[in-house]
Amino acid sequence: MMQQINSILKIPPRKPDSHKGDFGRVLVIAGSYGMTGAACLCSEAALRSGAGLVTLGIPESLHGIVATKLTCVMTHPLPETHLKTLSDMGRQDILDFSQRFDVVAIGPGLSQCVETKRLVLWLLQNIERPIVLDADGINALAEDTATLDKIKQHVILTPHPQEMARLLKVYTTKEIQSKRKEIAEKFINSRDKVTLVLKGNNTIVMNNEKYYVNTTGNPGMATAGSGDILTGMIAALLGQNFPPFEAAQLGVYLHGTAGDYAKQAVGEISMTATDILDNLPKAFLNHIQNK
Ligand SMILES: NC(=O)C1=CN([C@@H]2O[C@H](COP(=O)(O)OP(=O)(O)OC[C@H]3O[C@@H](n4cnc5c(N)ncnc54)[C@H](O)[C@@H]3O)[C@@H](O)[C@H]2O)[C@@H](O)CC1
Ligand SMILES: Nc1ncnc2c1ncn2[C@@H]1O[C@H](COP(=O)(O)OP(=O)(O)O)[C@@H](O)[C@H]1O
Repeated sequence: MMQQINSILKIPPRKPDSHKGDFGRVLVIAGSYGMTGAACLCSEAALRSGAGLVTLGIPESLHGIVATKLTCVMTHPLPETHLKTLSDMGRQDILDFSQRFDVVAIGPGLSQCVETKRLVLWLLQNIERPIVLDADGINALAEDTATLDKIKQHVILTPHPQEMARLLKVYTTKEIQSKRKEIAEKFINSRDKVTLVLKGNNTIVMNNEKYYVNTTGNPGMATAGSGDILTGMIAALLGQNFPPFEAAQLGVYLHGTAGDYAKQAVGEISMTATDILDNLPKAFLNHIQNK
């Protein structure tokens, strides 16, 4: 019987002698022509969520654009296809580079280019780090879900209902929305290397033992790039040594809290993903242990 979790871990205050190596190195593999924003939002959210160091791997011709937009995030240009999406030629480079990191986030804005999907499937089977997989990373996984059984460490999947439908193939988005917990449970089944974050109103976080139903957040968060921020947050929390379920749960809760602060500031209609990003500090400030 699966246990419902209602309590949320607090974030411990930092020890005075901490250094950036204590808070995790996050590698973000994201972006393609037309979707540099997703890559920037995800990596900035990881830094704002406490990661000690964040590096964004991006198709090489887009490197100048993201380097101009990002100041605190480092950038790593990678081989690209003629469509300016990540090329499979970069697989070994990404694998070698990933050894320097604690966590790898894959997916925001990667596109559904066939070669890029092939790259993602290979990375999922070969990266020896915990992975957060979102957006087009999930669309790639939908091409071959058996890849989930070949994951080396752990993967946190963060599908919205349509991505979940693509993964499962047998349900429509509407069916998924009508029996979210039941379908999540079926998907997790006995997979012990997978944590699922089924997004939307009342996001469900689930592994093979327990689940959490989130109550923070609001419809203002139904805006482009909102999910890309969540991916970066969860990756950062994983890098700060929260176990996968707790990192996902905390990320979802604080993402919603930041969205609720953004609603107070700008309302639901005008809210953009950058408003959520701007409110991450407030969400984290109010969630430190012993506060
Ligand atoms: N600035 C940027 O560069 C942005 C890039 N993005 C990237 O764009 C790519 C495509 O992602 P999209 O998610 O836009 O496209 P998808 O085609 O995957 O899904 C969008 C559709 O999913 C359905 N959906 C989502 N949440 C739902 C819910 N709670 N209930 C019912 N239906 C729901 C809706 O029909 C919605 O139109 C991804 O790689 C993503 O990371 C987007 O995140 C937007 C911002
Ligand atoms: N009505 C809502 N209530 C609470 N949270 C929401 C609502 N609509 C969207 N969200 C949250 O906003 C985020 C949207 O993510 P996603 O659909 O991946 O968008 P994008 O692809 O544009 O980044 C998810 O975390 C989702 O849970």
